[in-house]
Amino acid sequence: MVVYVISLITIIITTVMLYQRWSMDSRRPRRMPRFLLGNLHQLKPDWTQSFTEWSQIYGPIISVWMGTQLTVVVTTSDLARQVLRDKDHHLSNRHRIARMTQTGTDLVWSDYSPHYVKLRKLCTLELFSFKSIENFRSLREMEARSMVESILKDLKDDEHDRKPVVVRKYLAAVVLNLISILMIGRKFGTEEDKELKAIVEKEHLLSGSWTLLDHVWWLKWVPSWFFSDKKFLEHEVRRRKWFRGAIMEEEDVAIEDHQGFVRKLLVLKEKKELTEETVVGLVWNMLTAGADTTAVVIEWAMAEMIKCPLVQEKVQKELDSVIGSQRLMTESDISKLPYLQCVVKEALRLHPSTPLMLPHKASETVLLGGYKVPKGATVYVNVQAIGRDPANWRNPEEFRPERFLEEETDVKGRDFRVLPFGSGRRMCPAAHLSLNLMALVMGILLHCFSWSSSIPGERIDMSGNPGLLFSMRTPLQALASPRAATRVIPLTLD
Ligand code: HEM
Repeated sequence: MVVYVISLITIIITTVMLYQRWSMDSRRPRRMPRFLLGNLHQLKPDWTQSFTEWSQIYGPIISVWMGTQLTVVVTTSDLARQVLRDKDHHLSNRHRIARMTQTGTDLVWSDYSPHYVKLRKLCTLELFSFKSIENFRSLREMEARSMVESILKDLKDDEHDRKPVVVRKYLAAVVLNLISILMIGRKFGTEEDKELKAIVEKEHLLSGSWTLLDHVWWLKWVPSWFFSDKKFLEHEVRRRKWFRGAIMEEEDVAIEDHQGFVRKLLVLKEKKELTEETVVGLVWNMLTAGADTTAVVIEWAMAEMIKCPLVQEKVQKELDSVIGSQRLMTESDISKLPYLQCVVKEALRLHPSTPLMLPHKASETVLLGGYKVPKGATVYVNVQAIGRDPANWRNPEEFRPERFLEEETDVKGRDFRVLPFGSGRRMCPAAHLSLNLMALVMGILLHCFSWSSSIPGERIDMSGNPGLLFSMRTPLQALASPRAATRVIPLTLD
């Protein structure tokens, strides 16, 4: 009898557990209502805004149909931890969104594979290592100095001396120069630079201009002439041509002291079995993933500091006390400037350059927050919403760098409340480098100039441009008043 009762209880418990397991497996993240083209027609141009609004209605994990592609978006630190740490091994492939990224033989768009691991290791050792970065320190400092010279020159050319400057112009130039120095050991020439900017601009347009073909699998059967690939192909040819001229010529140049990444890649090409497509892809990755991402955060930070002059004054006080006015800031000063570092972190919290990071893809079916995410689904982490979540931050919309002084907080992927660079396997490999670049450029701008609104009392447009990259919709214009530190460079202007 006892045996009979024990067996019955065991059967009941097992049945309940199996049912719970089965019902959990079959739960899917709360879905947006599904239509013929999924939810595409409901998406605002700013996807992040749509996802944030939907998550407020449907919960912190939602599934959205981008045409025929199931897309899961998570919006809390806890779920971000599950995606980027606990289930990272099954969620590290990439969903390639535009046709330009389809081959995926580069680093950014490659699936997590032995090829990817090889490229990542190569970049970590040959591009982002302490030694490689240190190699170009003096060139970076010279570039930052040239930026100040060019602002001073524009102010001098301005008869009335009170014309606002377009901040983005200097940021875009300085950051691109800093990255190209790492790539080829020098800046691009004027013509190379002009063509590169035009190509990158076109690339943003093309990758932003998705077509139905990208999202609806059954349209792939429609003949390709119906959805012309011509503009993509023309773009590819133009990019290759620029590449051969501006980059590959490095093959013949032997600059032993300042070996850029391209030269190292060309030397290692045979040994590491790298195709030309991969070499081009890697360099292109760094130019596109590196330059704009860094410049946009500095622009947002400058806008915030014009809105909050007290923060600006506090940074300047720190800069003056550490550096004085007889020299310009260098990278070795950064460690002695804790408040400046907090300003960089606060700008990244409120304005991460890629608010949805880059799209991940599930290589296996996984459970996230108790919901089933099937193999092949695209997964986005809404890091902008997480950085502004009142559950994580007091007065989250306020620009208050002090919060990072009050509490030691990591922004390089260890603290899941602030994830501007992502975390885990696919985390940005240049986090350390870009924190340094941002602190250097921002520090020099604030040490050399006081910044104020172009029209006193005017509200700065703090809205963003939709797209993978979240830049200010209206380029920031501001008045720059030279400070004492600029006196160290006046003669070079004539
Ligand atoms: C403020 C500056 C930057 C921010 C906020 C940023 C942010 C990010 C984010 C969020 C990702 C995707 C992480 C993921 O999908 O999980 C990423 C990937 C990447 N970033 Fe950055 N990034 C910055 C600067 C740079 C710079 C300066 C470079 C290169 C010079 C760079 C190169 C890359 C590359 C190659 C990847 C792809 C990594 C992979 O897929 O494994 N980034 N970055």
